[in-house]
Amino acid sequence: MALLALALMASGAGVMLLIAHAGVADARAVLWWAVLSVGGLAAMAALVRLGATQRLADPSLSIPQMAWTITSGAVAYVLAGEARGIVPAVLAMILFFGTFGLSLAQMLGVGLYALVAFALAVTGTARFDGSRYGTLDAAYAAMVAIVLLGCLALNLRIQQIRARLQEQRQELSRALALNRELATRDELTGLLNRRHMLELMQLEQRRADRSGRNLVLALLDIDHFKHINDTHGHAVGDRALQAFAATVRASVRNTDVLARWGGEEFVLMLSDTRTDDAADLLERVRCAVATQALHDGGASVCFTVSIGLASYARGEALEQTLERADRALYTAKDSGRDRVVVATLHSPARSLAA
Ligand SMILES: Nc1nc2c(ncn2[C@@H]2O[C@H](COP(=O)(O)OP(=O)(O)OP(=O)(O)O)[C@@H](O)[C@H]2O)c(=O)[nH]1
Repeated sequence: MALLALALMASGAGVMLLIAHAGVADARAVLWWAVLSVGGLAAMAALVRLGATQRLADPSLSIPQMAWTITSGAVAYVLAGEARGIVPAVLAMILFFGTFGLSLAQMLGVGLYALVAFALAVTGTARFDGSRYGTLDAAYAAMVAIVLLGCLALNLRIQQIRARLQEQRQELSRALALNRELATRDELTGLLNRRHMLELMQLEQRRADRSGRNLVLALLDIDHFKHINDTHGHAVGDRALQAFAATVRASVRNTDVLARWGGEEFVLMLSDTRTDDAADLLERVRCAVATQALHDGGASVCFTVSIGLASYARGEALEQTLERADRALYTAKDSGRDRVVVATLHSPARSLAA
């Protein structure tokens, strides 16, 4: 905007110099006017370009530039003599471009200032060249008023478009946030989903490879979940999954990561945890699940969980760790469910009695 206003002002100054050359206006006065008008705007444009206005409330100096332009236009109106009719046209163009950078309140302020400045200019003209306030001056004043009204209407429209754009931007960022949430979370339980968990596990695997710290993966599967669905209905089954997720989350540290692996199966990742400590923790999880009850009308719904856990062996693929945890889980199921089984690297899985 600063450079555009400067270019328009320079063109206006050129026109004024031509008028002076034609002998209609005082050449000396017009020259001074041109230097001050263009110089003032050039100084402001330079300040904006150099970043010297960054800390101001109006860093692009829109208001001072508009005020300067209007003042300069009003003075030009007085100086241009009989050719003053062209001043409102040049001013209209500058005001029109200025409209884009101003708020409605600022535009109203600028408009009011322009009205006062031109009222003074019209009065000044009558004194300066001895002419009386005539019909032509009334027409020029009317043109300035029309231009200002047009700029106000345009500004209003711009504000509406900006508000709509802002709304659309907010809607878009809300949709993106929801998208991100859906891409990483399981909608029912609010836990991480399988895809995101796999990414986190790979990250943790790299950390374990580097640090040599123990990394434990556990598979948790609710026992006879189909029976809950069949007896109490799918909605109670869903509530059971939510309650299970909440119970497990409440039993582990917030640095441990729990994810829904699919259906009624969950994965818990315990980093920097010894296998024995993990087994103790999961035993506590098993007990917490076994003692919780869900209410379905008058009936209470209880369920248990079988857990298989395996420690990551440095250099192996995560799939291998998960496979060992899965085998341990199935040992737990085969041995009567409601128990924790620890997978060992080579020997058969070790079961903790329920
Ligand atoms: N309500 C509900 N049920 C689900 C959801 N996802 C999977 N299920 C059900 O979970 C049940 C899993 O049944 P099975 O794989 O036979 O396992 P189970 O009955 O728990 O038996 P075991 O694992 O052997 O103890 C199926 O009936 C699925 O329909 C879910 O999001 N909501």
